[in-house]
Amino acid sequence: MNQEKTKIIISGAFGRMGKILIKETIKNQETSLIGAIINENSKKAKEQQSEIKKDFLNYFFLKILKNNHERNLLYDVLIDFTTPQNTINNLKYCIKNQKNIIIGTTGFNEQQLKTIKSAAKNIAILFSPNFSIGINLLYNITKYIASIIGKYVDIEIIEYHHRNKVDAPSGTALQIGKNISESMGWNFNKDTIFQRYGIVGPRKKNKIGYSVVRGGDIIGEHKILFADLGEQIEIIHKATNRSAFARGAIKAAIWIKNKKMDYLICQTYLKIFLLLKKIK
Ligand SMILES: NC(=O)c1ccc[n+]([C@@H]2O[C@H](COP(=O)([O-])OP(=O)(O)OC[C@H]3O[C@@H](n4cnc5c(N)ncnc54)[C@H](O)[C@@H]3O)[C@@H](O)[C@H]2O)c1
Ligand SMILES: O=C(O)C1=N[C@H](C(=O)O)CCC1
Repeated sequence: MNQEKTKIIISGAFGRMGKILIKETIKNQETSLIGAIINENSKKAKEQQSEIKKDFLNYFFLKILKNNHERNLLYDVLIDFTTPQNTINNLKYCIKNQKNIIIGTTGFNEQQLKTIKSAAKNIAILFSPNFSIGINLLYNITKYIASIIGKYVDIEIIEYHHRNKVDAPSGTALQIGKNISESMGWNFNKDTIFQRYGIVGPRKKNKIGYSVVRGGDIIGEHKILFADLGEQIEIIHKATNRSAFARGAIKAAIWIKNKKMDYLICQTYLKIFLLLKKIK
């Protein structure tokens, strides 16, 4: 049966993720790119516009959704890997037009996370800080290990990203920590050690430590250390190309296309991927 293609708009078109999302959307036989949103105020976007347009001549670049209202209603799903405030703005637009959204952006504050959660009563949202399959597998592996030895080991999450990443710790590291805290019955907001400086005294038990490394062009690495007396377990995920995130987000967009409101925000994407695997 000739399934109609999922019509996609990419927000953050000139970003590190946006550029790859555009390429992968065009390449995917099940999707069609019908537009891309750029930040009209960004100097970089203006400089890049002619260069990017050369590659994607057929695709019109929207400045911001609300200024191109009549042309946007054709889309099925908006994919947003931009900034927290921009994502919230796009979310309101999607609610108004009853369009579903894939949120890849990270660095939201508590109020913004509440806004996203309540928006899921109106439209379908798939919100994941990491659309690679490996990390979504790692969520389950680390929860399993913690459920067995979490009570008596020290758990540390170390994340490494490129020099231009503006939020810390990564959304992925926070999600890994949230998953483990919940499975251990700990309080994520209290049972965390985000900073260590000066004489901090001996490490407390049943708390998750976070360390952040920023440098170079590191795409994304997450290491979860389970340290005991006499032995350690390290689970490591390394992203070597942003296409792993882009392909995951596009699969999610295909999946979410006709989902109705009240669709829960999915923090782990693995279930969807396995479901899609069955569809393939
Ligand atoms: N979920 C995942 O799998 C995943 C993977 C990679 C990155 N991310 C997250 O995605 C986000 C973007 O990462 P990046 O490396 O592409 O960043 P980036 O800074 O390269 O790209 C962000 C883009 O958003 C654009 N933007 C900002 N405000 C805008 C607006 N009002 N309208 C339209 N565009 C606007 C910027 O101009 C920029 O081009 C970050 O939060 C990052 O943590 C998530
Ligand atoms: O490049 C980034 O920024 C990434 N951010 C995600 C996060 O914050 O978890 C992970 C993928 C890369």
